[in-house]
Amino acid sequence: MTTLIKICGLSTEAAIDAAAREGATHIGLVHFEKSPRHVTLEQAGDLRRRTPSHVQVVLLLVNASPELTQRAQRTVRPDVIQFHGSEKPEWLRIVKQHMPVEAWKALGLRSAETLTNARRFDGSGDRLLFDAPAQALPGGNGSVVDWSLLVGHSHALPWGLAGGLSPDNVGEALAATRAPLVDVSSGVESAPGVKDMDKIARFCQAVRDHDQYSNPA
Ligand SMILES: O=C(O)c1ccccc1N[C@@H]1O[C@H](COP(=O)(O)O)[C@@H](O)[C@H]1O
Repeated sequence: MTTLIKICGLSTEAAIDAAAREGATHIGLVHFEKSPRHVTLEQAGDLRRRTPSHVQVVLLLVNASPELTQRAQRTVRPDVIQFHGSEKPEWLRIVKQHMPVEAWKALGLRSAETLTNARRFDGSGDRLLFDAPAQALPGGNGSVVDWSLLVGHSHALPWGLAGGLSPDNVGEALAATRAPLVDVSSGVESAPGVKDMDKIARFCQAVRDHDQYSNPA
């Protein structure tokens, strides 16, 4: 087992190829019109087909209607849907009953209370992603999470760390939190929505350099 790496907000074939080549285990496609990383469902389907089969495809939706969620699943065929709005545990349970996907829930980590409240997703979500609290956008803002809240926390579900990660701080974040998955978007960009292949490579290398599983203390 190694630390899982999700590179999110990809919108070109070159970025998909770079993420796969550099060792990403997951790539993320954002279907949310307000985002600079938004891709249409048709574009997401094309990028999904471009992705090598050993890399999992995560489709990010924000408070999507049941109709849109179903259309998105049918068009893109993602391995995972990441719910990045105020979706409830019941909704994740319904999605999983009807669609062959994992359901991940992103939560804005504000205080220790967020971790207590996260328990409501036990039995409905497949993974929780702890991100910085929502700002103008619900995510993808590059704001760093308060990692200290996660130190020593015992997680009931598989989880991941998102929010303001970059090639320069992901090592510190892994050392502090021992996160099994790290998720990055704006930290590997040269401008909002424009992925930087060199930063993707440096991010993946930094994760490997600090991998708690392959580099035990
Ligand atoms: O990336 C976006 O534009 C986005 C829009 C709406 C919701 C979530 C979004 N991104 C996700 O937010 C986290 C953290 O991103 P960052 O590394 O701080 O930029 C990550 O899961 C992104 O996929």
